[in-house]
Amino acid sequence: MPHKTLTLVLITKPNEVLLGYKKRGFGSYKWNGFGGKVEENESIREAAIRELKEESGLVVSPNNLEQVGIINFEFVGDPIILEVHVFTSAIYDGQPFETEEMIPKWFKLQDIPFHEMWADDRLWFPLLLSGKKFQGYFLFQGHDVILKHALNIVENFCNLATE
Ligand SMILES: CNc1ncnc2c1ncn2[C@@H]1O[C@H](COP(=O)(O)OP(=O)(O)OP(=O)(O)O)[C@@H](O)[C@H]1O
Repeated sequence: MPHKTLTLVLITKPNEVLLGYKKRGFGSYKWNGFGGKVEENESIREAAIRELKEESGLVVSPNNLEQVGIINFEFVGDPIILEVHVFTSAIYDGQPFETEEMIPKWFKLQDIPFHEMWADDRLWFPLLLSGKKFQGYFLFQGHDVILKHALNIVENFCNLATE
């Protein structure tokens, strides 16, 4: 199956998480972390940092970006698997500002708007917020219905391409 590698960064404070409201493109009108496609000639971590900067204005150094998850998404009728590499950081420079793609907003952990997010998020966010590492697979029908999923807490990622 062909893969497309993407990044997703969640910036955290002790009781809050920064989400962006996507104004256009894939996942538009949903709240999500910041991220996008890994380009040729860049590592996944470099892409995560670049996309975070482009979409929120925040700058994170590679050392402060912790990989916490890998999730594969399949959509019925689409042969391309999206391989999303999820990172967190509690250390960043700058203040988030609205960009062409995203409107950033801090959410208290008890107020995360799961009803306006990808359906998978409510399953793995609790793992991320409790400091667990995880690997998952979700099969979507359309953009709202999960037909099948698997989600496991892991110690390390069994994927050689995590750096
Ligand atoms: C299906 N369930 C899902 N659950 C949670 N997050 C999901 C997701 N599916 C994709 N994502 C994330 O959504 C962003 C899309 O990025 P996307 O706009 O396609 O990338 P990029 O900015 O490179 O695109 P353009 O430059 O506009 O083409 C990217 O962070 C990716 O990790």
